[in-house]
This record gives sequence, structure tokens and C-alpha cells, in this order.
Amino acid sequence: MTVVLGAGAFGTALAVALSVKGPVTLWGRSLPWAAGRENPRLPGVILPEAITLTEDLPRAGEAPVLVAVPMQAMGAFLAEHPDVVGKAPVLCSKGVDLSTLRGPSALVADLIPGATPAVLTGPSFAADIARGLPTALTLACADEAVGEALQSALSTPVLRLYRTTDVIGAELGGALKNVIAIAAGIVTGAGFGDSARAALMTRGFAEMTRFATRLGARPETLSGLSGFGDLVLTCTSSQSRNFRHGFTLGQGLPPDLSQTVEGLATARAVMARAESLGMAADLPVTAMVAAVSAGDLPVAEAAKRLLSRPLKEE
Ligand SMILES: NC(=O)C1=CN([C@@H]2O[C@H](COP(=O)(O)OP(=O)(O)OC[C@H]3O[C@@H](n4cnc5c(N)ncnc54)[C@H](OP(=O)(O)O)[C@@H]3O)[C@@H](O)[C@H]2O)C=CC1
Ligand SMILES: O=C(CO)COP(=O)(O)O
Repeated sequence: MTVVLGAGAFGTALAVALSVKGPVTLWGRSLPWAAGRENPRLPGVILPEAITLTEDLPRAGEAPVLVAVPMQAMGAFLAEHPDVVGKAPVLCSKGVDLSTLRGPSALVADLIPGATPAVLTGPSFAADIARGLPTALTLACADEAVGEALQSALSTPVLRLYRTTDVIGAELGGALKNVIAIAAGIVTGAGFGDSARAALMTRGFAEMTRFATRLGARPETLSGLSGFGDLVLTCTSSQSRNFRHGFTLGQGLPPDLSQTVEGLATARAVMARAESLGMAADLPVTAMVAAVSAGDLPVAEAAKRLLSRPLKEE
């Protein structure tokens, strides 16, 4: 038995993947599509019978609880429903909360004292998971025994979970790669080519590592699935909403604002945090995305600046 809170593309895909192991309860705040058992955010995937769809929040019991609401909604969700997420919630959202500058696990620490949060993150498009394509993810939990139990409960033959105790490293990798993917989209959409994108990804990765390690992450976590792995996926696939958002901006077109694009608010949250740490100058790519997201910098100027930094040692 598993509970998934949040019936967007990702929560629904995880419910489908985990339904091969037993019953799954999938909660969404509004499920007008429930009768047809096909989520419009995941077209073409008919939900298996093992999934119970509900708009009524279930109280947490023994079953693992996965939380897959968008990052900017997570703080309010946790504050309003602490009894629902339980004592070992598995946090699946990628980002940093703009109002508190906290990541998912710190929000849990603040709002649900005594809980042991786990983070599920890594290179994985909802559509791929829902189609049963092979996917490898990172399951991060500071408590080794809880992490082992979750790894076993949430792995399937095609959804392979690797374990770490580096929660901050895993969640920051997933949050920061979305910001770099927007920048990669901007330079690609602006027509600068694949070589420029590779340069940007490399500099973005260095920037991710600088910021995350300053906050206590282990460098090897950033080099793993949740950091480098997800950066590569998100910066190179037009399946990514963050990449597509940047690409559209780079083309000079208006982006689709109905999509969940986590990197936008996260860029601003990361810059606010970096400023308080005195390291804003170390994050030039993130600063550019934050300025574009806040409307402070024209996209054409950002695209140029992203590729015209002063010459220096690598
Ligand atoms: N899609 C993907 O491939 C992946 C996504 N993720 C992460 O998963 C998280 C969720 O993304 P995803 O599922 O794709 O998003 P979607 O845009 O597909 O769906 C968002 C869902 O969240 C719901 N929602 C919005 N606000 C609230 C709220 N205040 N309380 C409860 N539910 C709310 C929406 O409900 P409604 O329809 O009623 O508005 C909708 O069901 C993000 O952090 C994302 O980075 C991680 C890996 C892969
Ligand atoms: O996190 C993801 C892939 O790992 C999904 O990326 P997008 O949110 O950019 O679509």
C-alpha cells in the first residue's frame, strides 16, 4: 500500500509505477477526470485498477506517503495537513520555497517536528515512468534504516532507487538543475547552438556544486543521478518544461504560463539565499535566470550575457 499526495503528472506517474506492487491511493485536490481514469497532464495513460483516486485527504498510517505537489505550494500544504504526510514523508518536489528560502526537507523540519523526511529525486520524466520505461532515481534519507525500508518499498524492476543519506545534496541537485535548464533553453532557443549549451551546462554544474556544498551537500551527490544526471536530462530534452520555457523565451516568444516551471521561483529563492551567504557573484547563471524571471533583464540581453563572461582560468 502506498499513498501519493498530488495528482499532477509526477504524482500520477509514480502511482502508476508503484501500482505493480500493490494498492495505491492517489489524492488530488480536484479530479474532474477521475471517471475516465486518464489524467490530462499524462495523456494516453489509463490508470490501473490498483489505484484509488480520491479528493479526500487520507490520514497517514503505516504506508509510505509520497508528496508531489508543486514546490511553491508545499509549505502551505504541509502546514495545513501535518497528519496527512506522516512521520516519514517522501518529498518528490524539486525546488526552493520562495517565501522561506527553504527546500522540501527543511520545510518538513520546520512544520512537522520529529518527522524524518526522505527525498525522491533524479532524472525521470513523468511520461517515461508512467509508460514503464526504465528509470533510476535517488532516495535520500538521513536515517539509514528508514531510507532502506523506503528504498525497498518504492523500487520496482524498472524504477530503480539508489540510496544516500545526503538529503540536502539530493534535493539541491534537483532544484538547481531546473534553473540551469531554463538558461540552457534560452541559449538554445536564441540559436547559439549545441556547443554553447554544453559550455553553459558545464558552468551551471560548477555553480550547482558551489552553492550546494556551501549548504553542506557532498560533492559526490551533485555528481550523481540527482545532480549531474538530472542536469543532463533536463538541459537536453524538449520534454522538460523548464528547458521548453527557456527555449521559448530565447526565441522571443511568450511562454506557456499554465505549466509548472519550478526553476523560475527557485532561481529567485537561490539568489536571495546566496546573497545572504555572500556568494551571489559565484552564481552568474542563476543570477541571470532570476533576473529574467523577475522581469529585470530582457531575454536577448540575458542570452548574450550568459555566453560573454570575462575570460579567466577554468
Ligand atoms: N513532471 C515530471 O516529469 C516531474 C516532476 N517532478 C516534480 O514534481 C512536482 C510536481 O510536478 P508535476 O506533477 O509535474 O506538476 P503538474 O503541473 O503536472 O501538476 C501540478 C499538480 O499539483 C496540484 N496542485 C497545485 N497547487 C496545489 C496545492 N496548493 N495543493 C495541492 N495540489 C496542488 C495541481 O492541481 P490542479 O490540477 O488542481 O491545479 C496539479 O495536480 C514538481 O516539483 C516537479 O518538479 C519531478 C520529477 C519529474
Ligand atoms: O524533473 C524533471 C525530470 O527529471 C522534469 O523536468 P521539468 O519539470 O522541467 O519537466
